[in-house]
Amino acid sequence: MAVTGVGSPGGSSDAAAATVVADALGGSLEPEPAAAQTLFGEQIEVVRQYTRDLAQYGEQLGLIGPLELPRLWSRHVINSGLLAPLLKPGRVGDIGSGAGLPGLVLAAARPDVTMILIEPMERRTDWLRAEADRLGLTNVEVVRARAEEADISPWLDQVTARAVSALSKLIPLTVPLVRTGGEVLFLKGAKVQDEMAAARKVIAKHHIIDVEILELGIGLVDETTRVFRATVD
Ligand SMILES: C[S@@+](CC[C@H](N)C(=O)[O-])C[C@H]1O[C@@H](n2cnc3c(N)ncnc32)[C@H](O)[C@@H]1O
Repeated sequence: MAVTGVGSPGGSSDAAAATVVADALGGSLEPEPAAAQTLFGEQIEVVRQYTRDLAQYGEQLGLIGPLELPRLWSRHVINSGLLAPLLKPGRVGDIGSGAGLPGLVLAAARPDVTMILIEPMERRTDWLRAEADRLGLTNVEVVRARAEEADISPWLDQVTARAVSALSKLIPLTVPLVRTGGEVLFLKGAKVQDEMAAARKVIAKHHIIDVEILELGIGLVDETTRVFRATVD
């Protein structure tokens, strides 16, 4: 499906525009949490625009489910943005970006990082390219490929992934794309410890070290998130 006509509402990029979209959506879009301004700082307007676009067109384009609007900010946008402080200037791949979570949110939050969004589905890569253009993000490259088939050069400094697969599958997909000394950063749910236990042999085989689980968002948001972080040896 072409992603045409998903324009911004003419430069009104503040809370008023969000209200217009919320009204058009029957008031179902979650109001922006206070944490958003803290987290995104001077990049907040870009993130607001992305959230509005996703709210308005995401369901129609098959990017988000109908139940996501009341939790779009907290469950998805802020959850993704919590990774931003962990990125280092350089080339960061986001595997299975889908609607742009976390890839587009991170590109908006960190203009000093080049985000390479690796996603196999054409409908989604069309959206990612069009949305990056609309948001004026010049630090985004979109690669239509499965991670295991992606031809990425030079190697990435870091990779991110969210809701793509369990660690035992995700590690073999992603580690080969990362340079020695680079990092993998995976947003994970409450069962990350179980996933880690199941992936013990995979972790050893793929030579990743300094494995840790971080809890992000403490004191900032109600729904904290867990991140699996490791260094490629
Ligand atoms: C459940 S969606 C999650 C999308 C997004 N990361 C999010 O958190 O909303 C999983 C995404 O991973 C993509 N995907 C699945 N297998 C993949 C692979 N081997 N390499 C890259 N992307 C993959 C799918 O096309 C889909 O867009």
